Amino acid sequence: MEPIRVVIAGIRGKMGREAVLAVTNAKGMTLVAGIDRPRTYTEASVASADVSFPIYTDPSLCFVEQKPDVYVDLTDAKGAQSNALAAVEAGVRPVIGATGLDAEFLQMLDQELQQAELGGLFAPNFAIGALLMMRMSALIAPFLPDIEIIEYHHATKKDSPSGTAKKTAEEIARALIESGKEVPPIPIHSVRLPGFVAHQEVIFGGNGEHLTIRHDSMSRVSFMPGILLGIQRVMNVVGLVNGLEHFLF
Ligand SMILES: NC(=O)C1=CN([C@@H]2O[C@H](COP(=O)(O)OP(=O)(O)OC[C@H]3O[C@@H](n4cnc5c(N)ncnc54)[C@H](OP(=O)(O)O)[C@@H]3O)[C@@H](O)[C@H]2O)C=CC1
Ligand SMILES: O=C(O)C1=N[C@H](C(=O)O)C[C@H](O)C1
Repeated sequence: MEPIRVVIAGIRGKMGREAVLAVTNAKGMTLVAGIDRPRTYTEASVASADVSFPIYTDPSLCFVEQKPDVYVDLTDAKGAQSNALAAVEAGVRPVIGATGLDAEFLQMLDQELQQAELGGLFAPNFAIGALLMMRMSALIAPFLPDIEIIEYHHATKKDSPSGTAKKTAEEIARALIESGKEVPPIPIHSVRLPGFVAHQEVIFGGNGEHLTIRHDSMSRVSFMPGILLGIQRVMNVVGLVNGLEHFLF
């Protein structure tokens, strides 16, 4: 079988550089290009993967020239929106890891993908432990429905609250509705400090007791198996899959 042709958008970023290593070392896929903003300084950090590939600033040109099967978006909410639309236009499947996209856009992207008979994935968190944290939170919520979320991220994170915290609150709300319970407000507290990568606590309050579920991504390698799974699985679906958990559980 031909390897899956992959483009990474945001390739010079913290996640993009890690994804270069993951994709180039993975079987069954090949990194054909990157997308990022123009830079004037040297490319040492991306080149450290010891592979060579072109980096485009124009996503449409990249998709037309490189004809990828899948592109992985690790830019930001604004970049991901325009990149994803350019991708669908060019017949390329988006795997969006960038966070901060709103529900209306995701709904519209799903319709575009359905029309084009293409698959896509929006995954606000690719780490298996984070997906389990969300799943466990939904399981616990009907029994202890007084809940607050604290998320801790590195100081350069652009969006707040994190995509993971928003998704956790959505999953908890879904579980409460399904079990016939009222959905109380679920406050989200965002901490942005040097020293953190990506961490979250979901605290359930009860009578004289607390239950806390905590997940820590100490390194961005934690997200890489999920990215690779998303690239593989998005080849065999039609429409937008909202959350990597749909490929796992
Ligand atoms: N789903 C998941 O599991 C995870 C998701 N994320 C998300 O991934 C995204 C990237 O995170 P991170 O790597 O830390 O961020 P970085 O800022 O380190 O990297 C983002 C890169 O994308 C570039 N970029 C931004 N906008 C555009 C655009 N419109 N066109 C082209 N390039 C663009 C940036 O350039 P410049 O610096 O010039 O802006 C930068 O090089 C965030 O949305 C974050 O929330 C992060 C970790 C895990
Ligand atoms: O910006 C980050 O770093 C992360 N972003 C995602 C989010 O917003 O939830 C995933 C993870 O928390 C790391």
